[in-house]
Amino acid sequence: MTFNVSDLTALEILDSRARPTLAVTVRLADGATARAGVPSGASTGSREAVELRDGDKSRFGGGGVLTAVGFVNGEIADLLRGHPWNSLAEADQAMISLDGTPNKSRLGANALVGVSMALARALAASDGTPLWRWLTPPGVVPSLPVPHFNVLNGGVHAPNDLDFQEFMVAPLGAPSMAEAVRAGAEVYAALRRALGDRKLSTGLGDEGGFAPEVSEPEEVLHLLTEAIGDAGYRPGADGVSIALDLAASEFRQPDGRYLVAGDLLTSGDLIDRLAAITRDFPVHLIEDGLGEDDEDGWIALTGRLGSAVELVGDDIFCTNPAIISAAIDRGIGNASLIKVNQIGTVTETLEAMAVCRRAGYRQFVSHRSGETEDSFIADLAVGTGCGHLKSGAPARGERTAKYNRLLEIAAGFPLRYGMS
Ligand SMILES: O=C(O)[C@@H](CO)OP(=O)(O)O
Ligand SMILES: [Mg+2]
Repeated sequence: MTFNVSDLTALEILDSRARPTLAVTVRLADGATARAGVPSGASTGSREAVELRDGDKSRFGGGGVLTAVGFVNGEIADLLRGHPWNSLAEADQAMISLDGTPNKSRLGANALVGVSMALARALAASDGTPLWRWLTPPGVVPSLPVPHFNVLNGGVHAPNDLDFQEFMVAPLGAPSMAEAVRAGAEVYAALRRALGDRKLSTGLGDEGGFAPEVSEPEEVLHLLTEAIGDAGYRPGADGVSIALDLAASEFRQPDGRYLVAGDLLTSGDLIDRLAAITRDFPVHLIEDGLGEDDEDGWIALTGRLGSAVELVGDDIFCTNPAIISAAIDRGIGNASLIKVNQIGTVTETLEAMAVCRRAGYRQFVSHRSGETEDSFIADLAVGTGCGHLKSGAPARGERTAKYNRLLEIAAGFPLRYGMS
C-alpha cells in the first residue's frame, strides 16, 4: 500500500531521567496521525547508532536534542513529504541514505527512530490494524511475552555499590498475562518488605527497581528468591524465575578483568561465578554476562552454559543485523537483546530479529533506562512472537505503560502467553 506523508514534526520533551528527548508526530495524507517518544540508554554499547544529545545528556533546551528536532522538522520532513512511499522499509532506507553515515550520526539515531516508530504506528492506524499485528512478519505467530520485571537496580542505573546492573523476576509459569503482571507486582511488594525488614533502602534506581546498599550479587539473589516465595510463588521455571543483566562492559577494567564487589575477576573467574549462580539460584537468563570486547570469553561462556541458560547479547550485538550475523557464526551467545533505538529504525530492528529467528537465537525486546510513556515495544514483542520483554519494574508510569499495553492487548485478543 503506498502512502503519502502530509506532516512531520518533532518536539523536545523530557524523559524519565529529566533529560531531553524527542516526541515525533506524523500525519499521513489519509488523515492517520501518530506520535512516538524516543528512549535513551545509559549503559550503551560502543557500536550503537549515535543519538544527538547534549554532552551530558542533561540540558533541556541545550542544543543536541534540538538539533535532532531541527532535522526532523527540516531535512527529514522535506524528504518524506516529497513523494509517495511503497513501504516503511523504503522510507527508513531513504532516511538512512539521507543521513549518509554508517551510524546515523549526522541526523541522529534519535531523530530517525522517532520518525520510524511514528510512521509504523500511523501506517497501522491507516490500515485499521493494531500495531502488534501490523508488525508481525510473514510466517510468525504473535504471542504474549513473559514480562521480565527489573525489581532491583545496580550498575550505572543506581547510586549503590552493586556492580550487576539488573535483577529481574520473570513469571515463566504464569497462566496468563494478567497473572504474570500480578506476580510481578506481588514479588515487588514482598521485596520492598524484605528490604524494609533488613533496614535496607527502598529508594529506586532509574528503571524503578529498588537500589539498596548491597554489593554482593549472591546476597541480592537470596533476597529475591525469598521474596518470590514470600509472595506465594514457586521460585523457578514453573513459577517465578530470575534473570540478570550484568552490563559487564561497565565494570570491565583496562586490564580485561572484572571488578565485582571489590574483587578483580578474570573472564574465566566470572564464568565460574555465573555457573555457580545458575546452579544455586533459579536463574534462566543472563544478559551481557561479559564485556562487549571479550569475545573469547563469550564463546567460552556460551560453551559452558549455553545449553541450559539463555545468554543474551546487548552491548556486544547492538541490535545490528550484521554484527549479530557475525557473532552467530562465532558461537557467541544464544539470544539478542532488541532495542529499537540502538539500531535506529523499525525496519532494521525487524531485520535483526529475523536474523536471530533464522539462526534459532532468541530475541529479548527491551526498553532503555531513559524512557517515555511510549509503549511501542510492547506491540513489537507481541507482534514478533519473541516470547519475552523487559521494561523495568512493575512501577512508574514510563515502565508500566508497556506492561499495561500488554494487558490491554491480552484482554482484547486470544493470544498465547509464554516464552516457547
Ligand atoms: O542495559 C540495558 O539492557 C538497558 C535497559 O535495561 O540499559 P540502558 O538503556 O541504560 O542501556
Ligand atoms: Mg543490557
